[in-house]
Amino acid sequence: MPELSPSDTAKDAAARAAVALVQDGMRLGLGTGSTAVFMVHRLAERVRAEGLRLRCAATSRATCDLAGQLGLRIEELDEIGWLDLTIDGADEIDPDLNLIKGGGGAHLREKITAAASDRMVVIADPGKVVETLGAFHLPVEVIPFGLEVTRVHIQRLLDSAGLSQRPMLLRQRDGVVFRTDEDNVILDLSLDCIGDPAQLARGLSAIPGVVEHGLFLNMCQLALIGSPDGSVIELTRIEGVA
Ligand SMILES: O=C[C@H](O)[C@H](O)[C@H](O)COP(=O)(O)O
Repeated sequence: MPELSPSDTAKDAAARAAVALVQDGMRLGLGTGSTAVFMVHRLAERVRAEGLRLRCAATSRATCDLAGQLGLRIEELDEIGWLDLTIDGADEIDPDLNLIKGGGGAHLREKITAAASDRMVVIADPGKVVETLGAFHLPVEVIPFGLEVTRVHIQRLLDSAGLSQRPMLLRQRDGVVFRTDEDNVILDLSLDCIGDPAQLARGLSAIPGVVEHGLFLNMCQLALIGSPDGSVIELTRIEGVA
């Protein structure tokens, strides 16, 4: 393997630690993003070396494709039904292990998968750990029909919460509007600081046209934070604490 950058070494360390939690016979959810890519590689290595029998569901087409290339068999989530563990990356992690996800546009399938798992473990480099969520833009997946009306609803919600004066951006990739795996679009909200994530999550979920937002609240039980020196710190959440 070519020499890794400090950031990639941190991601790989977190990925290895998460994959070490995997046991023979487990039903797994495989996350999406650059950190999850390391996890899928390390998982495939373990499967090859140890002959682990796993059932895996992917949170995106990209992860499905990568896993297939590495010899991991991917099934539909509904074929498996329920998962023991989902391992995924995150864009921000606060001290209660609340998350912002969706930087890669996969948060809808990621949230469905995590919600169908006994346990969600997040893997990340130290740059993802924050005191308060919101410096990273908050992705909101929206149905293209009535997009401008949905945008007005979101802006009213943000205004009433005193949250943002900056325009929300319709996500583009390579100069064209980004489409998710479900063929929806994404509005990225620039909020700086989300004082009450639960209230914002409720408000966004109540807007017709919003499919899913990137706030993952009370879903993650363990975060494994890798460091450029290869060490890993475990952050845990006490159940019942918002
Ligand atoms: O939509 C993408 C996912 O939520 C990713 O898990 C998240 O954006 C973190 O990605 P990365 O590991 O590339 O920072």
